[in-house]
Amino acid sequence: MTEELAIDVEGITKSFDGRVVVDNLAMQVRRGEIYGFLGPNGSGKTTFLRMLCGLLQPDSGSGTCLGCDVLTESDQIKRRVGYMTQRFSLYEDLTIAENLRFVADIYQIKNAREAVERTVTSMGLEGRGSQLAGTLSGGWKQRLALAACLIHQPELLLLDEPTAGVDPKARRDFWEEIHRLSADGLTVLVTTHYMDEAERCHRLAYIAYGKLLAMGTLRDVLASAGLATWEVSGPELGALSKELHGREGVEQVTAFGNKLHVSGRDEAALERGIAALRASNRQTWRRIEPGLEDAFIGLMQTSEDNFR
Ligand SMILES: Nc1ncnc2c1ncn2[C@@H]1O[C@H](COP(=O)(O)OP(=O)(O)OP(=O)(O)O)[C@@H](O)[C@H]1O
Repeated sequence: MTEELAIDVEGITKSFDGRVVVDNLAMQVRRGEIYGFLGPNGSGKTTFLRMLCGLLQPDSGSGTCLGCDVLTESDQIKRRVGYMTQRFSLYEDLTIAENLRFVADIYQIKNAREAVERTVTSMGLEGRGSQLAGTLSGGWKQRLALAACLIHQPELLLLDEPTAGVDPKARRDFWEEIHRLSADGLTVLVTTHYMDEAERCHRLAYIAYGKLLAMGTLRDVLASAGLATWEVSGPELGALSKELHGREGVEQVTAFGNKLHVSGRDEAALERGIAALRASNRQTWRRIEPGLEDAFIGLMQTSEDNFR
């Protein structure tokens, strides 16, 4: 069974300066899977990734990454994992080929020159190997960073917000590439704040304050938020939004284009809270399935209640 799991850890805990940042986290990621790791800023995602790939030692917990012990076999793990950090970590004043060669040499890749040429070609950058990395657009920088992570042919990719600040077309291309790699058997654990990217993952985990709040398929995560959601369309939505705040059962009021989403965890209380407004017939109200963003905000509110 463990054979099929690229990541299998439990009880992973880390504190900085007496503050728990990752709290008793368990995660199982199957080989070949694209696993989305979500949570608000500062919730502990990067810290967790760094512990998985052996850059940081957990205070407690146990488990394996690619079958190697996360506490004692970090050197082996590092060789078999590609880690793309949040910030562009290549040298802007080196060329594309020089950057790749540098990474290839760090991993002591045999036939480094060939590996660099193969990578440049696979990125669709033939003939541009001598271009300075600093002159690439944001999207191309991301692709180069990804290519550098892949040069030693890792079995697991850890991607930390790989598409932050990248335009929609480049994001889409990037995700197509991730899916191609996963289809070839690579396992991918990726953090993101983009809901459309979360929806492209096979499974998801959502954390806040270092604690796991939900995990599973998109459907599982939506269900675990336990939200009832209404969509409202029509005139005067701004005024309606103000009226809704503070009403019984109303926990979220969010504008989506020219519609409002009104959500709460207590379905009956929510219905009581909105009854008079619905009866006024000023707008059209429709019960809908909550979206992932509704669900995450709901989960976040639950955790705020619990941690307050
Ligand atoms: N080396 C460190 N020393 C002290 N505190 C740290 C250290 N690394 C991270 N932290 C703190 O741990 C908390 C979790 O940070 P982390 O970067 O893991 O969160 P994150 O979920 O990746 O956030 P983001 O989505 O903003 O990238 C933050 O409060 C951060 O300031």
